[in-house]
Amino acid sequence: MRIPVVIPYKPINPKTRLSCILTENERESFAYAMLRDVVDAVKSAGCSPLILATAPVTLDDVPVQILEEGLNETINKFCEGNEEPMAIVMADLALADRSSILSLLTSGGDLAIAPGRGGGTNGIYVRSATLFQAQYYGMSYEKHVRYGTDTGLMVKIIDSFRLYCDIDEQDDLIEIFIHNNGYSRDWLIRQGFEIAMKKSRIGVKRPDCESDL
Ligand SMILES: Nc1nc2c(ncn2[C@@H]2O[C@H](COP(=O)(O)OP(=O)(O)OP(=O)(O)O)[C@@H](O)[C@H]2O)c(=O)[nH]1
Ligand SMILES: C[C@H](OP(=O)(O)O)C(=O)O
Repeated sequence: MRIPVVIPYKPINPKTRLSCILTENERESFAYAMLRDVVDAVKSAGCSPLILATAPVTLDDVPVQILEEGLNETINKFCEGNEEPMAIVMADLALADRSSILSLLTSGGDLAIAPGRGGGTNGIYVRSATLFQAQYYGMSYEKHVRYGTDTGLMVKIIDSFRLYCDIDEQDDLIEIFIHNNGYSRDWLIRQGFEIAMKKSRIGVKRPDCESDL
């Protein structure tokens, strides 16, 4: 069976933490480039992507459901009464690839959780969707682990660099240059981004942009 992989996506005014370096139009276009990379990774793992978006979006043949509510409400609505297995993968996992998606799906647990940088949750697999209650935002990783153990599920933690690196802030962009070979990296290059030596480590810079410093 092809496991559905839900990709929550906010196409309007996304990635506000990148406002220091990208305009609103650019953030929308960059978020879409990352979404395309995530969809390709999901398809390459033999799964069926489903975009749960807050507003209309089209991406090839990928089905899209529009739910205007917040992230937790949207996921919970989708999971309600659905006894099939499913996964949730965030649209900003630009480094995701076939094997990292497969690692999420094949842990053997009832609930597999891929933590994200800073306490978030970047990937979820659940044996039966109805068993899951979304608790995104804040320290959502800890909340999801506690929820799983409290409800008696066998929880597996997915140790994956590629699922851990979500792209939220300017300092995350360098990971795309180093580890992504798809739409996201092309997009950054087209906007003039390049690798630069910053104060203590490498990062990215954009010509004439103050926030590089
Ligand atoms: N369907 C849906 N997806 C959401 C919503 N909020 C965020 N997302 C998606 O959830 C994932 C993780 O969210 P964030 O990293 O906070 O992304 P964001 O809200 O665009 O970024 P910030 O404005 O910087 O917080 C991304 O794939 C978003 O597109 C929402 O209200 N509904
Ligand atoms: C949605 C949120 O994303 P973050 O703000 O951690 O990227 C989370 O993972 O709980």
